[in-house]
Amino acid sequence: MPFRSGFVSIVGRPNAGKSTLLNALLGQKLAIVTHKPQTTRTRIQGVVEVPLKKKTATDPGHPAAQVVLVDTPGIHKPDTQLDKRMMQEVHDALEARDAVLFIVDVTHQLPKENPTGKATGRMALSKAEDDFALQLIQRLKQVEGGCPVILLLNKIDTISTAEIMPLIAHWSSLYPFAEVIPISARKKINLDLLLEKVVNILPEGQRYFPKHQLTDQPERFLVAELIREKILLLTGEEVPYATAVVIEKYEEPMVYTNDKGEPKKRPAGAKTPLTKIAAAIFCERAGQKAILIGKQGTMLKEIGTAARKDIESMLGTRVFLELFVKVKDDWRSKANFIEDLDWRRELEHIAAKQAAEEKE
Ligand SMILES: Nc1nc2c(ncn2[C@@H]2O[C@H](COP(=O)(O)OP(=O)(O)OP(=O)(O)O)[C@@H](O)[C@H]2O)c(=O)[nH]1
Repeated sequence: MPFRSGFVSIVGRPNAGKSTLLNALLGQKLAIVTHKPQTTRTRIQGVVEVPLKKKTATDPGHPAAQVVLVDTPGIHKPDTQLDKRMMQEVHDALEARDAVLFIVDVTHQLPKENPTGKATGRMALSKAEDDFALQLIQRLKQVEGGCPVILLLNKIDTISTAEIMPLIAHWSSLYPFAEVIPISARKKINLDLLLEKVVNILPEGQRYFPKHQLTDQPERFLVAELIREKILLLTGEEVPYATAVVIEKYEEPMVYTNDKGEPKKRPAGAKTPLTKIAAAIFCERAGQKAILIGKQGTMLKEIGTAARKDIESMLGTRVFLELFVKVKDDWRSKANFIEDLDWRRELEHIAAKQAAEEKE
């Protein structure tokens, strides 16, 4: 069976479980996850290698494949420039893909219709948000050659089996999904089935990334995300949404080399390598800065300690982490600042700086 490969975008409303699904399929934490909506701000690519499944008398099996999963920000009506940027990330992810996973949260029950045929109250709001998300998917029908969309009913660990059937019927009436699969990203239910369906949809083709590459995202971006995750978890109200993290210094540890300059094992007795990182936490107002720093710096210390532990286990080195809080008035409305936050732009800046230094 020839090898298959392709890009598969995961889209859905905020908090539907997109990042949890990405991490579960990868078997490793790549995207940060919190209970707060709009945690993910940029497209995150994770590379999954699916081994060949041999045909048996009862199972048709499937070829080996490389699935490039693309996690995206939650679909929502844009308010600020930052929201617009986030939605652009969703549109981009829908442009270049071989299949789409449209994920819905089953704890947002069906919009209950009243006799006038209209949903009311919170349900009406929820329905409006679903409609908005579906509109984006509807556009895929016009794509030449079509684009298969798999509907994932997520969080089935929270409802009874009897409640799943009406949800399947409801969603299937709204769009011709290629498949409908009830899953639990958190409890890893039906994820093998999902991968199997995805592999069967993908075109034949070679790997896009080397076999053991987990993502195209540089480590410094993942570090910034881990810091942002701790801010989301430890602060409340508006602060998490008004916060951005920028890595200002990233010094990787010295690599031990042999006579030929090739990397060699750390000599016995040498200390565990140390990565030195300095990061700026941007917020929009002085009051938010005060919250982020906390009484006598306690909050910043708590954020730093929690982030450092996660970064150390991700990098496998000791980490010296310095955090600074800076105010950038109303940054969520400043298109240029938001563009600069993008890690792809950040990489361009670093490359340009290095080129200039080499010239000197
Ligand atoms: N019970 C249950 N909770 C889940 C499941 N999947 C995700 N969650 C929880 O739902 C919340 C949101 O999960 P995320 O993975 O951050 O959701 P997201 O769609 O990436 O969210 P945004 O980045 O805001 O768009 C977290 O608290 C998850 O632990 C699931 O299968 N079952």
